[in-house]
Amino acid sequence: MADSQRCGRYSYEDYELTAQWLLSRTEHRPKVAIVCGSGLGDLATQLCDANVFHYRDIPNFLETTVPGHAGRLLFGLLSGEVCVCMQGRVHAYEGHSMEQITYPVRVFKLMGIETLILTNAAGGLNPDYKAGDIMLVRDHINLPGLMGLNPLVGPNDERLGVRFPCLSDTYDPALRRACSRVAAQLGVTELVHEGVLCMQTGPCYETVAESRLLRAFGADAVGMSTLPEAVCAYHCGLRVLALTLITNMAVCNYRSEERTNHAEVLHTSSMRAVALQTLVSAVVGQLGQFHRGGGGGGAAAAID
Ligand SMILES: O=P(O)(O)O[C@@H]1C[C@H](O)[C@@H](CO)O1
Ligand code: HPA
Repeated sequence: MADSQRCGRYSYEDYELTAQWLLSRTEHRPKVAIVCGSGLGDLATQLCDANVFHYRDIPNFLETTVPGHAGRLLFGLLSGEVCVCMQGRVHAYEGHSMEQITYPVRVFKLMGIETLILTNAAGGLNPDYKAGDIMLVRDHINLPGLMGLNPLVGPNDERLGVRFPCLSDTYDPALRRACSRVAAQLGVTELVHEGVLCMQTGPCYETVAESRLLRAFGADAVGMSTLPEAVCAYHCGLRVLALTLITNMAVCNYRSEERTNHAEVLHTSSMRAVALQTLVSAVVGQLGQFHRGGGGGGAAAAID
């Protein structure tokens, strides 16, 4: 491919090469991909009949450096559905470009994935939330994206998506409804909110003034990941569901003695991991029906 047609640092052929590398090493043919955020990687260990790859061995995947991100890609069965699961992700604050951190998403697309489930840890801004709650992402405020760090900046390859995607429906409404129904069936409705996730690049947690600003902007939670992956996934035609675990409340008050830290984030993740895993597994169980029934609009109808 001519350099002018390359998607920035990576070409379509790079994504294809990684997809083929993986598919030639597993019999599994997943339609669902799951990304596990900070401390949420145990979900991946629930996959049956798993094939495991370390990121360091996968062409163009980057190694993770953050505690709570194991850096393994697992293929296997979850609730009877073939899935591929990222046990941890890389973040922009580790020194990577938006293109690098979203590389796996386009690989998933070329592997035949139809649905991407993203999970992350974030600080709660909405005063009705508390640590341990789960937020179903309804919409987002992509601060790095608004400042020019959008993963789609650069030449656009039409094979991956359109030049100017409209992001009004990034988080699939039918999947959100299905997830809320599953939460009700599991009796965890009181834990689950729908809200707006804001991303800042990190690695610093917010100042009090920043937390107040983001709350005034309409954000319900703030994290350091997920939105670039969601943008890339929506751009290339994947259905996206994003679940945020509120691991702490962002500090919005100068009198507060709370100090956000990663140990607290991992602690809350470990306390709520089972609830989140149960919710994700149950949602994945629903996806199986509609994937087998065909894709596109039919899929939406089947889970409504
Ligand atoms: O990968 P996620 O977004 O879940 O990780 C969050 C954001 C930072 O990486 C870290 C901060 O504690 O947790
Ligand atoms: N802010 C940003 N990212 C986070 C937080 C937070 O309070 N908690 C977990 N990830």
